[in-house]
Amino acid sequence: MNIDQLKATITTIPDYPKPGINFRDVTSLLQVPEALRETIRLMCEPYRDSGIDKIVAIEARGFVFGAAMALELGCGLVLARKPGKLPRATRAAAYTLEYGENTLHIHTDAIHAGERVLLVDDLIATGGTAEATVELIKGVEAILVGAAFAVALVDLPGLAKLSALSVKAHHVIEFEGD
Ligand SMILES: O=P(O)(O)OC[C@H]1O[C@H](OP(=O)(O)OP(=O)(O)O)[C@H](O)[C@@H]1O
Ligand SMILES: Nc1ncnc2[nH]cnc12
Repeated sequence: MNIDQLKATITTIPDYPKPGINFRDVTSLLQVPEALRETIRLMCEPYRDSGIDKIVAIEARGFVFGAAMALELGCGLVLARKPGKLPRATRAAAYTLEYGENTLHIHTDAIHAGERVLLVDDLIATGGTAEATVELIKGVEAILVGAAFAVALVDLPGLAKLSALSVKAHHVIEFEGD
């Protein structure tokens, strides 16, 4: 499948979950086996020889892509979760996004100084979620190798936000006009 075919598997829902938001729904991509396989392959491509120790994947849709990539890259998987979900001691960072605000947590023993880490999520929009996760990763002095997304909403400031933080971002599919 080429990129246009992958993009065509993503459904757009206008005014969800709030008026004015064009919601790009990756669940329809996940339903197509070939699209899922090719998206994971392309998300992994820049990192095959990067010696990644751990992927930090963001709840909830980021878990799907992060788990598949961890298997393909042969690295560990760390879950960045919303409040009240992780059972042991955590570090936390707050953020805002297109349609709300929240906090992300990781277990304090999940990543260590000097480990080579890749941030993974399904989609980047304003970049608030990714920025909070960067703070969690850099806060333990791990080496943030990059950030990989299935989808980027390129008219929103997420990619520029990561670039300003000196984080190298990679995405497979992009949408304009959000
Ligand atoms: O770049 P941003 O503006 O921060 O937005 C991107 C985030 O928004 C969505 O998650 P959401 O918070 O809707 O959670 P979900 O995956 O649990 O549905 C998406 O999965 C990203 O994590
Ligand atoms: N427009 C959008 N579509 C899907 N997920 C999102 N997360 C933040 N903005 C989004």
